[in-house]
Amino acid sequence: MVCSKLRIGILHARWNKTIIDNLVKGAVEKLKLLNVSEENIIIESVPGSFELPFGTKKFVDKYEKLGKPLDAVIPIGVLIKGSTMHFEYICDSVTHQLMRLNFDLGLPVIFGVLTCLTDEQAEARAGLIEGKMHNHGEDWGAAAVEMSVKFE
Ligand SMILES: O=c1[nH]c(NC[C@H](O)[C@H](O)[C@H](O)CO)c([N+](=O)[O-])c(=O)[nH]1
Repeated sequence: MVCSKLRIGILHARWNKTIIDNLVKGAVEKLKLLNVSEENIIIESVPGSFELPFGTKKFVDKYEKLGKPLDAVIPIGVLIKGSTMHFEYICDSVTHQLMRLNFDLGLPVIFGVLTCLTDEQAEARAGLIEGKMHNHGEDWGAAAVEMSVKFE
């Protein structure tokens, strides 16, 4: 399939907005660099990372029903450890459920969730700290395109 025909969904959580916004920007820019047309990059949001698995299923089903099926979806979230075990429970459950959705939905569900111990770790992985790491959103955009066309 030609990349320009791909329809890629991005579903992002709204916690840690500055970091999220840069991750989404990185994914969108990479998708466009790989010739995915802007009107075929569909962006929606959910309250937090815990809502990503169920939100992803609803998102995919919505566009299926509209007759505009997605070729891949990139759930994006930023989880940063606090002083309780909340972080661990959300990271573990969200990771497992997003992995499962690849098989349940039969389309690539890219793991776009940062699970960080500090704000700085998350900022670095969103390309927000000069000279430290790169914007992981770019990797997720590239993975979405590759997995949409691979094995076709
Ligand atoms: O996306 C996040 N959601 C977070 N919590 C909200 C959670 O994802 C749900 O939206 C909420 O529990 C309601 O279901 C976070 N923390 O609690 O730290 C976080 O760091 N990141």
